Amino acid sequence: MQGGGYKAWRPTLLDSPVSAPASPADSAVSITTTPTPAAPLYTIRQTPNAGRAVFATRRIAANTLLCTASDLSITVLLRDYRKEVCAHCFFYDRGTTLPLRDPSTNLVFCSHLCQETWLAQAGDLGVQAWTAAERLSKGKSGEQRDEDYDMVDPGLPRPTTQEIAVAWETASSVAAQIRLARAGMSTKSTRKALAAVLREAVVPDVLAFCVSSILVAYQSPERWRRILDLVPDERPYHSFVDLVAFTRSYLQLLAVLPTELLPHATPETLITASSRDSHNSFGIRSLEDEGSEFFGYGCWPSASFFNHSCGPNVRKERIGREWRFVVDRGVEEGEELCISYLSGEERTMGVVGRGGRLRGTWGFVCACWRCIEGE
Ligand SMILES: C[S@@+](CC[C@H](N)C(=O)[O-])C[C@H]1O[C@@H](n2cnc3c(N)ncnc32)[C@H](O)[C@@H]1O
Repeated sequence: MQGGGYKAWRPTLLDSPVSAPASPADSAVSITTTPTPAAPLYTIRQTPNAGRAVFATRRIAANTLLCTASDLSITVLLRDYRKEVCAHCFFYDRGTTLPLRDPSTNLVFCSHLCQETWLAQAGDLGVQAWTAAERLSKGKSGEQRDEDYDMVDPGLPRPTTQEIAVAWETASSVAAQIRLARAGMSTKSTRKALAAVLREAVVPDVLAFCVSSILVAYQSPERWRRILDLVPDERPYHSFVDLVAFTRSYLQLLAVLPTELLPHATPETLITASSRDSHNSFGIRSLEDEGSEFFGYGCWPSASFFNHSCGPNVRKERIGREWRFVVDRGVEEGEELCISYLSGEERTMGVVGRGGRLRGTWGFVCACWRCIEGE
């Protein structure tokens, strides 16, 4: 399945396929060797024209494991794959429905271990939040989807920062009514506001992004701080339809989330999450068929400091819920350590094609050695 709709055309870091876990159970085993960004083999420094980047602090032999990123924070498993992909380790078995389904969240798991780990990490409040989102997406008359959202043309202009500010400001007055209703101050107008947002169509993948962001902000101030540290994209919404899907999801969640989460369900949380997710998240793809299935995406802040190079010296492998970064060829002390954002296509594309792709999709002029040399 080629997963239509949200994110099918959204740029993520590291979209390419990766090595398969030996078994679902293997992929659920958590490896706890995540280095801090200042681990001994590398350091993070400012560059003149490509922001921060990762540099080798010593000579490193080919095939050395540089680091493992296990700090998955905001994540979305696309609704189209929810019956086929393990919500914890992202195991996928060529489209077969996985055996263990959690009845309230409707998520599936490949093993009891994955299910228990997911439930423990989500906590009671997390489960309540995902259950509320699932009810919204499912609706009274079956699947509630905004078909217009799925059909949107990815080439549409992006909203400007001012247009983004206006859209969120407009949502805020409705939000105030809904918050009053949730606080027990029920009047005709607060009840009307709440009922109206619940009648609107749902964009399940945007809703999931918002739930995940609110939960990270609420449950893990340290992870949230690391998200804040990522380079922001001031115009993260792909179109007006996308922007409206976010403001509407915000209002819908205000109407249904557990009240403990409402202080974190704010425009500030959601704008921050979108601005950091854009250009910093990693695509989560199938491990076979050259990664043809795009299940979703996630943000691993510790892995977001690698810049792109059209001649990368680091490769990555997804093992379940983690990314491993391996030095592809021997590098010298002081050399920049880069991955490819082009899923290997840089090998066959010329300098003009690569430059156009990186500018168009990522919005930067590539400062890698190959582009500078015009190779
Ligand atoms: C995932 S972040 C990489 C870390 C980032 N440089 C930082 O300061 O946090 C991706 C962003 O880094 C910059 N970047 C990455 N590779 C680049 C390159 N080859 N040339 C210029 N800018 C690059 C772009 O701004 C891109 O949107």
